[in-house]
Amino acid sequence: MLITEYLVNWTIGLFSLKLEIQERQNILIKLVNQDVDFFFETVSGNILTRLVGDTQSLAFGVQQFVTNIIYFLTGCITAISIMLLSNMVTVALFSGIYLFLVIGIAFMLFIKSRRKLILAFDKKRDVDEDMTDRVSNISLIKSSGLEKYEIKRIEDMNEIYNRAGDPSITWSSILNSFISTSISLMSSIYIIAVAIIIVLQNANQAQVAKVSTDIILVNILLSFLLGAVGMLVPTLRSATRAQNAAQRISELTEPVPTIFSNYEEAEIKKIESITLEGIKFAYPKKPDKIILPKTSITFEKGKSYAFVGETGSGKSTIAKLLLKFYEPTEGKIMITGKFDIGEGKTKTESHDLHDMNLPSYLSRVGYVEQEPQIVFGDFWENIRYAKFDATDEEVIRATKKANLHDFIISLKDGYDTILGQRGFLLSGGQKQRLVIARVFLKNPDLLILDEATSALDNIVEKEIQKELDQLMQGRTSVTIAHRLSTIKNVDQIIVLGANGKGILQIGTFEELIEKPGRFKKLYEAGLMG
Ligand SMILES: Nc1ncnc2c1ncn2[C@@H]1O[C@H](COP(=O)(O)OP(=O)(O)OP(=O)(O)O)[C@@H](O)[C@H]1O
Repeated sequence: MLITEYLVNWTIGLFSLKLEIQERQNILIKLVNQDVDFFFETVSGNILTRLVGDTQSLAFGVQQFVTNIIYFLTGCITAISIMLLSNMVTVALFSGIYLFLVIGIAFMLFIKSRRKLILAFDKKRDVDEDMTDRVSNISLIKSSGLEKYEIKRIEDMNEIYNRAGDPSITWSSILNSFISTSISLMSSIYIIAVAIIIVLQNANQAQVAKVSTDIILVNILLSFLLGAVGMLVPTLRSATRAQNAAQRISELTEPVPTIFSNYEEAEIKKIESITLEGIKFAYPKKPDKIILPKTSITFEKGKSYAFVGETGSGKSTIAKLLLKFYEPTEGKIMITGKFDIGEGKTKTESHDLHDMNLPSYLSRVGYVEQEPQIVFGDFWENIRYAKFDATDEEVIRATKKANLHDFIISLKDGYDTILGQRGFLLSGGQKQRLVIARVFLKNPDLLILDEATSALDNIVEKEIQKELDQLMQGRTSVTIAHRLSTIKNVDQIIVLGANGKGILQIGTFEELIEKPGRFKKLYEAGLMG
């Protein structure tokens, strides 16, 4: 008995662990393949609680459900079988029918309480999601001195969860009391029925003695049944918990991505030029708001380009299209370069980015954005993110070019220093230098600088700009710019108009500053200072 119980628990425990790991893996695979747009819509706290909390709830719910249902079924079957084997057919039949009725009523009561239970689960997740989000924005809370406000907010949310939890507990208690009272009643009904029969049949002493022994056995078996039926409420509760978690997980895994990596396509070994061929763009969530009207432009090999324009004119959207975070609503982005044709040979061809082998293309693209992305890990790990097989010497060469090496070796643990979440240890300029070192290591053909220095102060910006200029040498570069200092020397400045007007002007800085037009206005208004 003990061994069987151990084996049952062990098997179910192992199964639920595997289920939890598999679900996490499944969510993570779906998430990394998901369109970027999906993450703009879904708050990170939401994703994290589903990834961690809901997978755990699902596994725990399934584990509890399976364990409880096994105990419930074995309890009922054993008790009724013993009754049948002891020739208590009437008692078994009566118990069976009675049980059936009790379970039926209990089930109906449960259906009524199920909604309350789900509401309580949902409120709990709301609190979890909110807390995860707030903790990840702790510097905002600290810098605003809003600790008390946040504590009060969470208390209020917990109060809502508490209120949502109350009815579900009330219903569970009603259900539990109903089940235990009903089963206890069974033995009283049995004793009363036997007493009536004895009196009516005027039973002799031997018959009364036999019935008394039967009553003891029946009572034992009924208490067995009570134990088994007592598992019903936790069983149904676990099933609801698992189902609720599964449904929430499916909200993360069901959306179908629209951007594909095309792993099977030929790899690009070198990017030469990029042409936006009559592209038109509106964000999928706002298809009526045209961000870029029909736009055509070629970024030639080794030349530098800068997009300028008012806020919301679509500058960063260009960067997102070049990274294939989004695809043009109309038109194509044609990439010309050397494509792998097998046996170590390449051929110069032009391919639509839509159909290209995306990882091979992105491995030739360097991206520096305003908010540097730092992963939890040491400097080695962070810089090697651009090239996993880079030697220590290559990494050090890259950090020297990015002017970060001296700072790193001044730290107690040097390159082994663990960078906290999002690089809390580093200053804005140091974080940006780390990203620049990454790009030096990657040695890309196309460089996309999306307001790379706009979060930095003027002095740091000037220093970083030197590294960025060095990085741009000999590569095709597309800069999304706010300040004049970053674009004065580029080959072509492209001026975008607000409200989906698209390209208004193209020229060098000297050309544009002479002509009346949008750029001159931006310059004179001090917007490109
Ligand atoms: N994911 C999105 N879904 C819907 N609309 C978006 C999305 N991202 C940006 N937009 C909208 O697209 C327009 C262009 O945004 P974009 O970031 O390209 O402008 P920008 O010129 O780079 O502005 P800024 O100089 O302020 O960074 C804006 O009106 C913005 O609100």
